[in-house]
Amino acid sequence: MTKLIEQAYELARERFAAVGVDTEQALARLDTLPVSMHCWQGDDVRGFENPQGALTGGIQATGNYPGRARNATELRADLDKAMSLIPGPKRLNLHAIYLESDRPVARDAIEPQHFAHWVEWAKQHQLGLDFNPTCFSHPLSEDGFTLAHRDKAIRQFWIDHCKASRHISASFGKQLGSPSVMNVWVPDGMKDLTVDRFAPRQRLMAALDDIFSEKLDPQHHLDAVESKLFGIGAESYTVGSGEFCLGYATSRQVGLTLDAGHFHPTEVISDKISAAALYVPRLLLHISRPVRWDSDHVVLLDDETQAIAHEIVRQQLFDKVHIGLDFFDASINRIAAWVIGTRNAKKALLRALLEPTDQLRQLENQSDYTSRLALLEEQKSLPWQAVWESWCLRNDVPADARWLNEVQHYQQHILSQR
Ligand SMILES: C[C@H](O)[C@H](O)[C@@H](O)C(=O)CO
Ligand SMILES: [Mn+2]
Repeated sequence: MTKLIEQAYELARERFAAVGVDTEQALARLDTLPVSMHCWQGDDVRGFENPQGALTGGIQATGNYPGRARNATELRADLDKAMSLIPGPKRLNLHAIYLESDRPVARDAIEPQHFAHWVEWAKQHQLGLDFNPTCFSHPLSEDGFTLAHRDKAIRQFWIDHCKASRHISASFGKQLGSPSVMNVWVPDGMKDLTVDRFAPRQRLMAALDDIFSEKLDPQHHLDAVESKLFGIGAESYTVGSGEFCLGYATSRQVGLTLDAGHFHPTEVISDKISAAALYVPRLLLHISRPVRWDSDHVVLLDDETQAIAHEIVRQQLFDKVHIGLDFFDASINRIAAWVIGTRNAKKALLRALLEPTDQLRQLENQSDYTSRLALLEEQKSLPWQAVWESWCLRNDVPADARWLNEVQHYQQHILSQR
């Protein structure tokens, strides 16, 4: 098998060279692009603060596949298995509810020490960590409002939670030598007709200003805000809408998070990247797959995932875009979900890196749209898969679907015992 992959790679290398693409250069670039895997696929967004509590905030993990991680040790073991099947650089994206503590800790009192095991694990695996305050699944978010709450005390609780989260995020960056991107997403919104759409947005703006007022070293910590169109139970009005967050990130020069499931069904984030990149210092992507709604299905190697990768590569946004994932499917093996989605995001990046972009851009600039379309379609069937398999081999991970055997073995011996 190894020999076949090597032979196929040599042929593919020549084939790509013939269209002016250096496969080694493409792989060298791919080696610099970490994908931040989200911890919450492993346990259906429950976390370890109150795993028996309901998932609220208008998001839902549907399904009841056996073997969900029940504690941080299990979750790390599952991540180890998933990461061993995914080539190239990776990061881990943690939510605040994934803290570890012997006794209950209020969200506004969380500290770096509650994430010490995660940092230790990340060091062992040479991973960067990213972070998120958790502004949902909590009694003080039950009426659908957090940072935009009209009750000052409740609002302050969530402000303090986000401030504490920034310190944890910065501690990750400091200890691991790579900035942690902290994404603020709040579920705040209304189920039905909303008379005052302005005041909650004023309150959210002021709350975010307060949260971000302490300057933290960008070598350790970077801020981002995530917009949304609607959530379950917040169908009519979302405070942190697309326009709100784009305006906020632009005016405050913080990162903007674009989640593929957070816009109208015919809108795509691939088309937003080049527009937003003009105005915001950085983008955080939550690559996801909406099916009719923000359903957070596992990422496919589909047109939109490919288009997102093309935008990063064609515009050379490598330093400006942080690539993260956001899906949670509880109806299939959760480790397989991570592996499928992350491998697909990386395959899309590789295919984009193997595109003869300069030639295509030249055709476009010459208004030769016929040749542009012809070449775009022809290059889809160039042997990118041989390059992918060679890269998997170099990274000591299964090149083809045989990774599934390992997941099935793990299910039989580990997950089935839970
Ligand atoms: C759990 C995540 O923070 C959450 O999915 C958020 O990023 C989101 O996309 C909410 O719809
Ligand atoms: Mn998201």
